[in-house]
Amino acid sequence: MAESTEVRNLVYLVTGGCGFLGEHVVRMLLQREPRLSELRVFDLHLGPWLEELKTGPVQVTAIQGDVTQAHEVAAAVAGAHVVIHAAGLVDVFGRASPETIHKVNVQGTKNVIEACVQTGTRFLVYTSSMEVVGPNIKGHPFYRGNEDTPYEAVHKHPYPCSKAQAERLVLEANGREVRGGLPLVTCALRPTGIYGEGHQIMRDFYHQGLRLGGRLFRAIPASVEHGRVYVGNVAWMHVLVARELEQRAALVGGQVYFCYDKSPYKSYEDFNMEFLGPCGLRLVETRLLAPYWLLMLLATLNALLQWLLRPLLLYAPLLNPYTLAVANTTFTVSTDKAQRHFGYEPLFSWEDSRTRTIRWVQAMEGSAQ
Ligand SMILES: NC(=O)C1=CN([C@@H]2O[C@H](COP(=O)(O)OP(=O)(O)OC[C@H]3O[C@@H](n4cnc5c(N)ncnc54)[C@H](O)[C@@H]3O)[C@@H](O)[C@H]2O)C=CC1
Ligand SMILES: C[C@H](CCCC(C)(C)O)[C@H]1CC[C@H]2[C@@H]3[C@H](O)CC4=CC(=O)CC[C@]4(C)[C@H]3CC[C@]12C
Repeated sequence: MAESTEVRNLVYLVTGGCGFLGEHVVRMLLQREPRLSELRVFDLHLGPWLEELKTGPVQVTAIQGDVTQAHEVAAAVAGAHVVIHAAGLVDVFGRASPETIHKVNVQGTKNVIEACVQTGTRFLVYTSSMEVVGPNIKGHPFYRGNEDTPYEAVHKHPYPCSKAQAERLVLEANGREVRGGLPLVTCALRPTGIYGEGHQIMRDFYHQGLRLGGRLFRAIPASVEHGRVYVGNVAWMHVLVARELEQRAALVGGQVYFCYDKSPYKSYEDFNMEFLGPCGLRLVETRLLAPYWLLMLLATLNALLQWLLRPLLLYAPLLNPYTLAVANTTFTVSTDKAQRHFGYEPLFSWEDSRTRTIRWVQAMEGSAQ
């Protein structure tokens, strides 16, 4: 909890502060940043839960705004000491157009950087993604790699392309002179697949399992590892690195860090079963029924249907050629860079992360528990 002896004089801004990760960052800052005096929460859609945070010692300012609008961003950034830029359009299902994804993720990030430069904000943390590295379009495995592991990062899909471009902009902006003459200090955090309370895709899988009579069908071989990290630990990394940007500017500025914790290495589906299993679902083995070529055929059919139906309705199922390729390619990280550079240790053990996530699934509406 915050220690009351510290002087509260820092203003933080969290963009995308009402999203899945953003909400955890906001709550973590309130609990773990004792120097915070004002917390600005900027989002296109503000959550009603923000109201309950307004009674504490920190001034919580909710700002409904759009990162693609430079003037709205500049107004929110002015006077902030630190910006955590987590807003983004997370879409690998074809819900938004490539132009919209680019506008929010790339132009939105440009706006945040320029706002820092114009208004004199010196510290910027960007929520990047493992997707800026891979899996690449060739399906090369990235097996327990770190920030220096060589990998051919080649993207075609609008989401990873936009995250990679935005991350580059943030890192290039490190050292730029901001208003007042001091240098901007930036860094990028790259979470793998985040899980935990509020995770929409976990919700979707759970409800799909209930609809199918308590069963989910294995589509991905158990041998394919997919990196996962608990949302509370990702939030904690953001809080910690934001705090250290000033003290360790020379070391941390311009750096990238994978987000990691002690979550086990498993396939995407087996990992989900760590939570969905105790909530009454079981994973049915279907390798003989659904070989990879058949899944790819279904995924391609889904993509075709999406294109054909687009004038009439939005058809955006979880399975498409891109999601199948990501889920079916090993991508896991093993690193201690964040620990070495800014003393990060996961705040939540694997057991805690698992228990918290299971409790959240069990409390869901329509839960079988
Ligand atoms: N969910 C995951 O597994 C991973 C997410 N990330 C990154 O983490 C960040 C947060 O992602 P999530 O919390 O999962 O997604 P989310 O969709 O729950 O949160 C994103 C937030 O950004 C806001 N937003 C979107 N467009 C905006 C705009 N034009 N102006 C202002 N706010 C806008 C949304 O309203 C939402 O509250 C994103 O930048 C994403 O790329 C990175 C790695 C993994
Ligand atoms: C939806 C996928 C799982 C369904 C596969 C099926 C239909 C065969 O069962 C998800 C598998 C991997 C996920 C992505 C991954 O965790 C990396 C990500 C990082 C981000 O920055 C954003 C989200 C995502 C792209 C994530 C999206 C869902 C998966 C593709």
